[in-house]
Amino acid sequence: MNITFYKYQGTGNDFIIIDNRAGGINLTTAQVKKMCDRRFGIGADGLMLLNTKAGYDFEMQYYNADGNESTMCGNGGRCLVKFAYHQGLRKSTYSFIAIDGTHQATIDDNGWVNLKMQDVHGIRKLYTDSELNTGSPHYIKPVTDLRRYDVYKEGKTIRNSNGYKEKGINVNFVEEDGDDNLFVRTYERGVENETLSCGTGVTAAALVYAHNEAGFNRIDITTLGGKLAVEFDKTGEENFENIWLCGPAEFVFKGTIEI
Ligand SMILES: N[C@@H](CCC[C@H](N)C(=O)O)C(=O)O
Repeated sequence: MNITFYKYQGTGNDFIIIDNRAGGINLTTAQVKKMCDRRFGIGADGLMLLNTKAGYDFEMQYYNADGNESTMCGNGGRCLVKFAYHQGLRKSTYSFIAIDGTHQATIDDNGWVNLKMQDVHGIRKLYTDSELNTGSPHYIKPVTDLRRYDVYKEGKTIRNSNGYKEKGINVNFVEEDGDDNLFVRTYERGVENETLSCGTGVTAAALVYAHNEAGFNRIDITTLGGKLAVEFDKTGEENFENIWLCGPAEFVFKGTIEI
């Protein structure tokens, strides 16, 4: 069977997108894993299906590069909105459903895609580290000299430690880069490697590092793949609402693959 696919990236977090609005595409774990393989396939951190869903502009179905369907992907969601736009779905505000619930999204004149994330209530403190869920589970670790930090080794160790080994966790290493600016590098579960950027990860980091104790915050984030911003209202010690993940999302190439 030949499948037409589209490759998109959001700050270097790259995805295969397949338009499944006509239905009929059911991919096995092995097929997704092979398509995402950077040597034997197309190569990507994840794969998404654009499905139809009554009452929504579309449904997002997300798979990690290991072939398993996973939890929310922020950069993926932003890329899927840009894909929907390129397919002719033009809206001032998009409304779609993903595994963690409903999301709104807008596209700026400069092409940035802004994605509304679920409210977050609760951060688990682990000494200087933190754990929270922004649609996907994240571990946040403050470090120094992050550019030279061994993200693969340290991320893999935490992801496979007791308590996380079975379900996995995404591990984000964070360095403050002036007021309301963070540099974040992420070891991603399901990719089992460092990716160039992780949307739900930078969102989690931004919430942990909020400087304004009450009300509006905007945190600008540098990743290895580019710049993102996270805006939100801090409504309580561990409560965050109106969370928006903002950044670029670009088409890379299109092709067909036999699976
Ligand atoms: N790249 C992501 C997160 C994708 C999901 C993650 N690998 C997991 O399994 O939790 C993002 O941009 O949020």
